[in-house]
Amino acid sequence: MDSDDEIPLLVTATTLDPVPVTIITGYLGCGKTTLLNYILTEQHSKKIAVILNEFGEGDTMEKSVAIGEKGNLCEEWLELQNGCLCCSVKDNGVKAIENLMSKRGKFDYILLETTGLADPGPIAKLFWIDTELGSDVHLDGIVCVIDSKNANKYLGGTLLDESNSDTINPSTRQVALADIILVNKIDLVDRQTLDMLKTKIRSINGSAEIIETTNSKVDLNKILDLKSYTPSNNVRIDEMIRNAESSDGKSHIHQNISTVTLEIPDGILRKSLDTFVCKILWENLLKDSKGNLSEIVRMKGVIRFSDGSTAAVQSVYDMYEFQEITENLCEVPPGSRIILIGTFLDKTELSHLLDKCIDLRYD
Ligand SMILES: Nc1nc2c(ncn2[C@@H]2O[C@H](COP(=O)(O)OP(=O)(O)OP(=O)(O)O)[C@@H](O)[C@H]2O)c(=O)[nH]1
Repeated sequence: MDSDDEIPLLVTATTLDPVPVTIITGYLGCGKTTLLNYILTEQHSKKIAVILNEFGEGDTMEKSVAIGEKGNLCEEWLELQNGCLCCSVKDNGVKAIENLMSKRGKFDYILLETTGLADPGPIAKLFWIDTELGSDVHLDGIVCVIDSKNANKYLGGTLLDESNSDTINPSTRQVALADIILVNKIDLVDRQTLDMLKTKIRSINGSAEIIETTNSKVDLNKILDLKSYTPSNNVRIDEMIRNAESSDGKSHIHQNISTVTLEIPDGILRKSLDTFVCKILWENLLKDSKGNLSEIVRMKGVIRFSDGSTAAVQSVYDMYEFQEITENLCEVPPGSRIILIGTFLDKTELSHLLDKCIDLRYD
């Protein structure tokens, strides 16, 4: 049957605003599918398309599901020729979305569930800024689900990568990149275990909001329409800064992945900050005091520049962006700061580098 015939009820006029994409990530068996099902069942005002990234026997399929306001569920399969979304993200990811976009008007929100071992970073970059996709879609946020019964075994540990202790394992990357973290399966652990796990999570990602769940049940307003990559979302900026301040520099796990907040002098020149950001993201020169090479996984911040403008700065790995903040400026917390999540972050070294860039000792 023609897939267009399958979902006629969903063909209603929708805005051509960019479609938000929420990435749902988390280690194997943590409750991602449970969360998807919960969203699709509980949420009735949006028409949601779902992309599942599933490993099969030698091939991978992207499954797109559209759901209507009245709970009419229809499915279609978008077959991909080779590889999984995270491995050949550019070709397959773009193709999956282009396929979806040809059906625009039938959905107004996209949920993308990654496999348990996927690094959500490349996928996030694809959705965040992609010229081929134009303004059709925009990244709304990354939600990471954690299995509170088992997470301590792999989170921050080397279980998955014994050969290279400097590499962050996939589950830790997923936590580091998340905007919201659902600590799921709390029915299976006691309060002490839960609190220890939350401390560990907070030490990796100081800025994300952490929410405890059972069967991935969560207030959907907490995970959809986050606008995490939109500078005008000042409430989230405020929350993010407060969370980060409470966990600054605390890292309890051996890879030394942590969150560091750097205060930036108000009125910094754009050029100075740009130089600093390029140095830490692109030049691979940043080290901690013991000589370990730092890796910045995620950066977020608000900067007040010398010309009186204010901008939100964000990065996912090496991709970064400054976005002017023009609205509700009074709600943006005073001062300028950036929050860095990564490995071997040394606040003193970072401050020295920033000072050099401010003194224009670097061009
Ligand atoms: N006890 C308990 N079980 C849960 C909870 N959430 C999910 N489960 C169960 O955990 C199992 C795995 O859940 P899924 O939602 O399939 O997990 P997933 O992350 O999609 O798994 P993969 O696709 O294998 O990575 C299922 O049997 C769920 O019913 C919870 O909060 N408590």
